[in-house]
Amino acid sequence: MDIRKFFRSFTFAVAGVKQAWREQNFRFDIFAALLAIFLSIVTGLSQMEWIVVILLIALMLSLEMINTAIENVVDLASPDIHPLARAAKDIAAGAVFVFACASVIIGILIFLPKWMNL
Ligand SMILES: Nc1ncnc2c1ncn2[C@@H]1O[C@H](COP(=O)(O)OP(=O)(O)OP(=O)(O)O)[C@@H](O)[C@H]1O
Repeated sequence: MDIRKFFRSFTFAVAGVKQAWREQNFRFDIFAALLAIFLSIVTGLSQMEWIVVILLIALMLSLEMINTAIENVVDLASPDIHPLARAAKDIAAGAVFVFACASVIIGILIFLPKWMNL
């Protein structure tokens, strides 16, 4: 295994996360993730619930970054207005929306019963 190549890929990946930080939506997701972690600590979750929360956060952030990557590629490939460019961007945004809705529902299923029992 080429360690130097592996390290270079790692640096590119970190640069990608820094690039995503410039997007307002990504910063909002980070804020929401920190809030979810704070609520998880305060509420007291089981190991399995923590695994679910961490998975949801990681998937949400990853999906947001993929959405941004798709937006950038679409802007590069189609700087002019095009129905396919619109469809690509709207579908990518729709994927983020679907996952965000599912995350909220799962969050409610985890937290609400615990808060009701307080
Ligand atoms: N080249 C294009 N052709 C047709 N419609 C487009 C094009 N670019 C953007 N759109 C439409 O405008 C919407 C917003 O696009 P935009 O690139 O501004 O993304 P955004 O959701 O505002 O993300 P961000 O603010 O992170 O850049 C898209 O979802 C799409 O419907």
